[in-house]
Amino acid sequence: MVQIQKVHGSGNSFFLLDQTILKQPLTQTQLIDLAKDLTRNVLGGADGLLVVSPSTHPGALGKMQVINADGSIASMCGNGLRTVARYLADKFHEDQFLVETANADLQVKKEPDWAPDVHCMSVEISPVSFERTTLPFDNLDCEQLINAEVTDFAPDLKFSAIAVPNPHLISFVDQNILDSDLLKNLGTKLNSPNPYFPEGVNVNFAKIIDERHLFVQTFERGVGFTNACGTGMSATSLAFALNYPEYDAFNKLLTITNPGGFVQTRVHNDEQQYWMELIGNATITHILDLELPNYQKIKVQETSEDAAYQKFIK
Ligand SMILES: N[C@@H](CCC[C@H](N)C(=O)O)C(=O)O
Repeated sequence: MVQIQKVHGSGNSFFLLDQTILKQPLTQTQLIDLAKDLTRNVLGGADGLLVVSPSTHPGALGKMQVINADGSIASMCGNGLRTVARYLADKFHEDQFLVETANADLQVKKEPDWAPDVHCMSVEISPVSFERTTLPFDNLDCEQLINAEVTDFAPDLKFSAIAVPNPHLISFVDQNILDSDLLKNLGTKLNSPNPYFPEGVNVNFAKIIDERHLFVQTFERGVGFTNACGTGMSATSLAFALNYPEYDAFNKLLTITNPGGFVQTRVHNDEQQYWMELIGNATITHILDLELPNYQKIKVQETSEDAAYQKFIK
């Protein structure tokens, strides 16, 4: 029997498996099959599987791999990284360290609890790129898409494309657009075979509530609608700071509400290198005991943390 966790950050839910506790680590094919199976069939499903494995990088307590619900691999996951950071912080009794991710070793830090049983972590979101070849995108007649109209996506809206390093498309919209089917239709179109984003893209619609407060709804690549997307809210915070200079948002604490709760972000611009802090809950909802890879028997124990989180966000 091995123990895995069900976790969430802002209601963006995952199963978390530590490969180091297995006698024999699962192969990549077994991990992808497990991700699809757990996220479809267990405890109401989830948005993905987070796999923790050992890291040989100096200062890194572990390595995180992100597998989306459809089995595709993502280079980063902001909400997921907070839960992996919490897992490693609890396991190694450390408050501040690095976590190896696909493209970078990222700083993570324990933050004061937001409320009793509402544990909180902050994580670094980087590296940032606007380049066509990095995202990648095509057929948009530009090398960087920053606050520009793309009539084939939606007339009258402006879009920015930012990799953090997973790819995001961002548009600032009004409530009528949020209430419409546009995000669903655009997200579906750009995550099916399409001439613009050959590897798909996470699509974020944001509404400005005030100069320090945004609402963000995301249609995620490999998932669909999600309660929250940490990299999406971080990329949107950067787009906000760049596209709305009148709000003077660099280095300021921003609150980003989403359908699952809220997070805080801070956008940094150190020597023309952008990076974001993403601060928010890292909640363990269930502990599962099961046999891998083909679990027959499964024992589930619910924690009190989600009730505490729900009470807090209300
Ligand atoms: N929910 C995540 C992002 C997960 C990966 C994404 N679906 C992708 O394929 O890039 C987050 O919190 O950042």
